[in-house]
Amino acid sequence: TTTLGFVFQGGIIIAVDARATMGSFIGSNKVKKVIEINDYLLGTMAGGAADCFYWETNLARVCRMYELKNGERISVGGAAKILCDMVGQYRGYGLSMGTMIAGWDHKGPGLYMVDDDGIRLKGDLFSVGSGSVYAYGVLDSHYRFDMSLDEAVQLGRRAIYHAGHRDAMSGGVVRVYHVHQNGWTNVIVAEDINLIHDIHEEEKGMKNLDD
Ligand SMILES: CC1=C(C(=O)N[C@H](C)C(=O)N[C@@H](Cc2c[nH]c3ccccc23)C(=O)N[C@@H](Cc2ccccc2)C(=O)[C@H](C)CO)Cc2ccccc21
Repeated sequence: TTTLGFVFQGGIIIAVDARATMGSFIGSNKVKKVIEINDYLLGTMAGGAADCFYWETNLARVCRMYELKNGERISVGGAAKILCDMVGQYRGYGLSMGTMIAGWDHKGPGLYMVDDDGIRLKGDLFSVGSGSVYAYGVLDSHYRFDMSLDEAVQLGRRAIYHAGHRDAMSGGVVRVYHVHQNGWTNVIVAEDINLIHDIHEEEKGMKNLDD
């Protein structure tokens, strides 16, 4: 799996691959690794599929209860803390969950990483999953806070493409979401990584430069 998220001047970009594996067997190349918690909150999934799906679905339920009880949406940090505390009760039980919580609240854009060790980290750029090493290579080389929306979407797409190209446990399709003041938008719904030629052509072009 390769999942990534970064904050930029236009909000937050979340990008993920879609491969599910069982050892060296590919269970699926089109799973959804982004859960739409509500219109302003997204969660990403890496690690045990069942663990991620169960706990993040549970988080969505708790966030809805919070809204009904308090008459206002929960903050991004609040949602991340609830998830962190929930899985923290099972530390050492063998849960495997590496997730990011991304959203927009009264304080603006918020991006948190939460994992099964009980880590809850606020940040501007994360990549989680077996392909994160490749994604970080692309992101650290090209990330700028003042990117335009299109540049940011293309950077997320490119990072997932390269991870899907090199990491055997990542692949399938690319999904890109944009989190902004009015909630989230699914900018790239399911682009097949194996059919992406523009990035490949560009790379080939650079190789010709070396020849
Ligand atoms: C075939 C299939 C699934 C599947 O293959 N599940 C296996 C058992 C699973 O959990 N695979 C993990 C890897 C894994 C297997 N056993 C584990 C025990 C502990 C920790 C991880 C694992 C995986 O693909 N995880 C994805 C993340 C993921 C996959 C599917 C849905 C959400 C998140 C990922 O992180 C990369 C592929 C690297 O592992 C899950 C799923 C959801 C919806 C539709 C189809 C499927």
